Amino acid sequence: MAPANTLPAWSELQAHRDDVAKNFVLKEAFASDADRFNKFSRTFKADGSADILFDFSKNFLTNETLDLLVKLAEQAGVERKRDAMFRGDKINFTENRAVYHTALRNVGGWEMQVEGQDVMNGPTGVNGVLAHMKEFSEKVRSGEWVGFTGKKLTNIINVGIGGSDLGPVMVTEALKHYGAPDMTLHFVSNIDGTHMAEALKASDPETTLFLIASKTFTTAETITNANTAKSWFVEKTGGKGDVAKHFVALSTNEAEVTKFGIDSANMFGFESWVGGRYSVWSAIGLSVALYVGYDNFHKFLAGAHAMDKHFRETPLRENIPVIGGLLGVWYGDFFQAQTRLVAPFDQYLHRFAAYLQQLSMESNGKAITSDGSSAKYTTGSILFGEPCTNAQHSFFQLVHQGTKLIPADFILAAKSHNPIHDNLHQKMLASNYFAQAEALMVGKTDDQLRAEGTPEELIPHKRFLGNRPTTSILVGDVIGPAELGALIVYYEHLTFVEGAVWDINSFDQWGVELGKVLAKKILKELDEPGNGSGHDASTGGLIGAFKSFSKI
Ligand SMILES: O=P(O)(O)OC[C@H]1O[C@H](O)[C@H](O)[C@@H](O)[C@@H]1O
Repeated sequence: MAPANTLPAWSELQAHRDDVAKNFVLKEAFASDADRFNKFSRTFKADGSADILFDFSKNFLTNETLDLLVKLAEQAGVERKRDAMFRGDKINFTENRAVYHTALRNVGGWEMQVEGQDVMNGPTGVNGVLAHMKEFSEKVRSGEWVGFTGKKLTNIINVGIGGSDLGPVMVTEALKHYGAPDMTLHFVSNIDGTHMAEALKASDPETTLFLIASKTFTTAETITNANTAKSWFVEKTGGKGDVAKHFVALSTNEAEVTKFGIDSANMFGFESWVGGRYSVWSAIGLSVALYVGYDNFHKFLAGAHAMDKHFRETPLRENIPVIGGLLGVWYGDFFQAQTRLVAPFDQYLHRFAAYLQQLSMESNGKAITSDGSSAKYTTGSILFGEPCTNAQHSFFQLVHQGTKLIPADFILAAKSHNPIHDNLHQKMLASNYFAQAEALMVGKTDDQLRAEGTPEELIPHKRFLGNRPTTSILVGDVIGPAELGALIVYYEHLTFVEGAVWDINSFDQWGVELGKVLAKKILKELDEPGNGSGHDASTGGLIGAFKSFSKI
């Protein structure tokens, strides 16, 4: 594949960018085109999900921009790459793997195969695992599956990190409204003993179920945490506790699961073609099914599948994740935007940005293109975010008046799960959602400030330049399982589109390896005399200081 900057549409976009940067002012674009909102917004419609309105009109977009961006997508082979993904081709070319998380939520009955094998049916197929998850989650929720003293398991501890943690945490938080009221969830990810210690402190072994979630089942943090949990369980139960009733594994690695001491009958499997950051739809989502019930988990998969269908079948110009991804390229490569802000106006989505950080930054934080050469352009942006209105009272100062261009996504549900105080809270939340995007766009001029009586010396400080782009996402009801599924998949495919244009492999993560290897070496050195070997003076000095401070 040709590097993105050698595609003809790239140069056309560069010339167009100069024009836009000089002449395009968002508020003027609205003033001169009454139809702009309709032209640049798209509504996602699907059975079983509320409509979701994606308003792209407050972006640096004209008809010509969109035409050129679509042309770029065509020339970069976005459709071809998308079809290859859905066909089960090994598009993760550095690991020689298919990228097939879309099969996990294939509730629409598409035929899906990898290497000529049906991945939906058969002994290790997706449908079988889903049936196992349904049966198990229903038994635990109803109290049919009990602990070693016959008590219902109401305290769930998910032990996992990265994709085996962030998805389950985010989704269970987002769907708290649907959660079993008698169930407490803990997510232990950090190797910092504090994380496990605090979870165990709050747990009773008789009612605790451990989900050991690890695709590889070799991740140091997870295996260490899982062993600590097992020792605690055995010790607290005086050896009488039945590990088989209290520990299950969510993994692709049956050999390691068995070695750990979990019966393979209590293992929920998935395949190597599921990337960690795309695994919440797989057995890794068991905590979600346990907490919100399997029917809701199924709705979550169905909402996701509906967005897959939209992405797979909709022409580029109308395709919502395609537009989102192309805007990422537009701002990153043509306006030097380094970041992307995602701010949900929704407290239940308080871990959404953390989840998207792994999705986006682990996928597209790459500098090497498909032929092994360095990309001559900017790739993955730095994604950050917090729920609003909190974020407004924290870092939004920089978004409004700082020197950087920060394209922002704002997400709101039209209806709240908690319309307390006569829905006043929801109306205030919504008014902020509208106001922030409007303020970022229209800004405040010196004349307006003067008219308000602002002293002359304060005018530069109080000036808002405006013309800052936002995408507003409005869910047409509450955010339920289906709507959440669709929202996540919007970002998954947006990330895919960016990576496809940049000609990078969005599905490996070699960049996390080096630190892991060094940590393993240093761990040994902490038990040996001296400051370790082969380190620079700073690292060696720090190791020495740590040893003397902690008296190792
Ligand atoms: O699920 P696991 O195999 O334990 O992996 C957990 C996580 O660790 C790795 O370091 C990767 O960077 C992540 O993509 C992955 O989700």
